[in-house]
Amino acid sequence: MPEIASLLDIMAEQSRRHFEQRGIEEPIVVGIHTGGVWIAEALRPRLGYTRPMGKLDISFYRDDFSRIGMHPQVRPSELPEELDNEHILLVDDVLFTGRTIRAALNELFDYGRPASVTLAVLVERDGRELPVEAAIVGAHLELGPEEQVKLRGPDPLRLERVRLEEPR
Ligand SMILES: O=P(O)(O)OC[C@H]1O[C@H](OP(=O)(O)OP(=O)(O)O)[C@H](O)[C@@H]1O
Repeated sequence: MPEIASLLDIMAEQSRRHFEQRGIEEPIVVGIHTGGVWIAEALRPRLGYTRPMGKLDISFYRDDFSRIGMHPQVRPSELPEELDNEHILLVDDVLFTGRTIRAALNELFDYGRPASVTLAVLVERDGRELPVEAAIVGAHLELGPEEQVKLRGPDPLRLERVRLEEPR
């Protein structure tokens, strides 16, 4: 599994270029609980960002909520009050089917209407079920259909290859 620090460096470089090209000084960084928040927290200092960060818990917004039930810990989302016309850097650890990001976008738009949302992920893998792609990607991993990758942490952050509990 790749080193987290080098993936974060790659993400920081891609983010810098992405926002510079668009003339955006500092987007609001929003991490998706739990792994996405860890990655967002590690990415912000690399970019020198100082605006308060947002945290999203999308448990209630998942389309398979009734199947997976309540997460052991549902944390409230914390977002800056005003998202209207803001540029958002949405951060997650793993991009797989795309359903988490669909849910995160729904929740974000319940808070306001951002000017743009850019998706950054530590790792992506094949298996998209929705038209969701990340602009900023630490690494693409080749995994078998019964494999998944999990971010463990927070101290230290590390990637682990695990077996999918059940096919999605
Ligand atoms: O693109 P998707 O198919 O939605 O998969 C990606 C999501 O899956 C993982 O979360 P998981 O549901 O395993 O919960 P966790 O964050 O508590 O590990 C990961 O942290 C992503 O948020």
